[in-house]
Amino acid sequence: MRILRRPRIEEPKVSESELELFGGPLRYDMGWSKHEYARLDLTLWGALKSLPRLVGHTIALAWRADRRSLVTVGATEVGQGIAAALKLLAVNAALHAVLAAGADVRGLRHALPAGAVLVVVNSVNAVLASWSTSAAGSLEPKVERAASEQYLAACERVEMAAIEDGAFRELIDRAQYGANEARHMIGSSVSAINSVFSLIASGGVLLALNPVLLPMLILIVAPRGWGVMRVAQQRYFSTMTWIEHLRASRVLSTLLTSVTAALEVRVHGVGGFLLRHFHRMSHSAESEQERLAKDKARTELAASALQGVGYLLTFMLMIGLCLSGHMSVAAFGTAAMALNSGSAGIGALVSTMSQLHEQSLYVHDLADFLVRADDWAIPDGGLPLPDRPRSIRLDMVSFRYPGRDEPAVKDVSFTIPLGSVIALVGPNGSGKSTLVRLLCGLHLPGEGHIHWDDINIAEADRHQLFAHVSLLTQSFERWPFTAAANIRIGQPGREATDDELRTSAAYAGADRDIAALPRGMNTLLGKQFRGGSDLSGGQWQKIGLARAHFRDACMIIVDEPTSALDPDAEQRAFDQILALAGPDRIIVLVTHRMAAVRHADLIFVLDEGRLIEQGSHAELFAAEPTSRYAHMYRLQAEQYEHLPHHPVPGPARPAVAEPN
Ligand SMILES: Nc1ncnc2c1ncn2[C@@H]1O[C@H](COP(=O)(O)OP(=O)(O)OP(=O)(O)O)[C@@H](O)[C@H]1O
Repeated sequence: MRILRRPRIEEPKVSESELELFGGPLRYDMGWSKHEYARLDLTLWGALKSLPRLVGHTIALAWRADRRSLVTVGATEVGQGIAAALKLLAVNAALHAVLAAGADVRGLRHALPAGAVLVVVNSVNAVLASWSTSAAGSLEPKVERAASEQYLAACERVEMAAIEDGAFRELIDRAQYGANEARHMIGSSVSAINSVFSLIASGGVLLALNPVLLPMLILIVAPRGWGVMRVAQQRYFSTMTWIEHLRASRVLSTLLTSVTAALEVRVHGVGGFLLRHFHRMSHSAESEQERLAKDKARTELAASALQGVGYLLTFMLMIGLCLSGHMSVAAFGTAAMALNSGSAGIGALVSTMSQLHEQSLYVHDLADFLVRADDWAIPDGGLPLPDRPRSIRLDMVSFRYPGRDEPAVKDVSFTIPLGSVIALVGPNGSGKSTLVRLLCGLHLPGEGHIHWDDINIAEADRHQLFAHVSLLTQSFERWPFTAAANIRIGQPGREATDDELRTSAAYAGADRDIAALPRGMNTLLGKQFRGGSDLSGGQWQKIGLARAHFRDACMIIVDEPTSALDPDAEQRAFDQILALAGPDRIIVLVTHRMAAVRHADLIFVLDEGRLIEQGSHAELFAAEPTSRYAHMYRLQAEQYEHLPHHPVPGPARPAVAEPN
């Protein structure tokens, strides 16, 4: 029987300006709402049926995390179940003795053994309960850790394309809750097992007293089960319907507190703007909470009324059984207790089941993510690459980003000999950074091949390829670690002496900037932490360059490494990069500063993803006036040449009237 139907829940009311703020309609039909379909199966019976599978899944996870604690939890829970049954039997015996004694108070001593058993069983039960709590407490964080490590390791392993894939990103976001929910599933599973045992105990005692009492137990607990499930389902549907709204509110609060947004929040007065939106969105979310609370109150009232009817019918039946001589008065008392604890047990079980089911949806997301991440994983192994390839050769390489019609790189062929400095130039969006990603092995060509000597990198050990590359991109990471760690992270696995780090810092011209920091190399570069400091954009770029130097790889790729540097530092940085060139290195330089390109051995000019020119500076200039490179070079050079003849005009001074 399907007890529950999907409740009617109104979608959040979002104003036009909120839609505009988040780039269009909030995506109610995406992501989290996937769970809605799972929840449609959440009937009382369906949830009970899924209990063994859900608990089994959690047990398997816990078994891998900490067997000893798991066995302890299991044994103590079984012990508590037996204790519950023994308690009811002892109560039954005590009642028999008390009723048999009648007016003879001396007869009450026959109740003493049962009383003693009750005391002992209660004490043992208390010890078992605290033992179980302690073992579950140590098991939960281990399960969370194991699941989190699985999740993070899978994130780290996947292809770049996966990280940029919208659907996969969504899965990453959803799966992050799985580890936490796996932890909670331990507690819920323990509660579920506990409820099942106490239910078996109560059911067993009722069966022994009079089999007809068992269906009455179900009659009493069914309304409560219905109520709990309905409330849970309402809450779940509401969460799923409102999830994007909640996320958007969270984004607003994150922006209001973030370090990077702090400047504009203050100077541009964005704070008040964001606060107003936050207020409006929170306000509409509050009304949904209010609706849920009212619905819950109504449901619980109806469930209690129905449960009362169930109790009434059961007691009438029990009185009838007593009057007809089918049940003793002592059995009546014991049955009343068993019905009470049984109904509490089922109530707890149903509520735990709804929690377990909800938690399992998130854990299922995590499992789903792990499978997908495996499909997207950068493969281990492959052909070994030469430590120092004589050349890197591109043959008709094309690459198109998913979701884009035009390829970012189209039919590009060239050869980079070992020991050379090459430069990639071209207008914005011409494919330079994409080509860099292909050279690093972050993406594999869609068509064509890249060979290191005679090894096709599509068949090579990609991890080995990464190990041969030192990459300094436009958006290199500013790790919130110390200055020393920010350089050392160029080779995270290598122990480095202070001297080595200082050499790299000096190479990049960052030594003086680091020396000026409050704790030198040991200064934490992250304003979000207490005691943290920060650097200017240009100083950060020098740190990035020091990191690339410390990595000491055979192919050094620098993509716009000097955009934030002052002219002196820029000149010096280019000199330093070129100084890294050697017979066993390849330097790939991507920049719009044409003056820096002049000294490259080979210059490759890209336009709309195609290679349109290649050669040395002199060769490309020899092709004037058709050379695109020469045109770009002259255009930039002219800006400087004109300066002395055309001084930058100053602001016009307002006419100031002389005071009389
Ligand atoms: N991650 C991405 N996903 C989808 N398209 C991308 C991505 N990165 C770049 N593109 C597109 O690929 C094309 C080439 O971009 P690329 O970043 O390689 O150019 P670029 O020459 O490095 O540009 P710039 O000089 O502005 O840095 C552009 O049309 C760009 O919009």
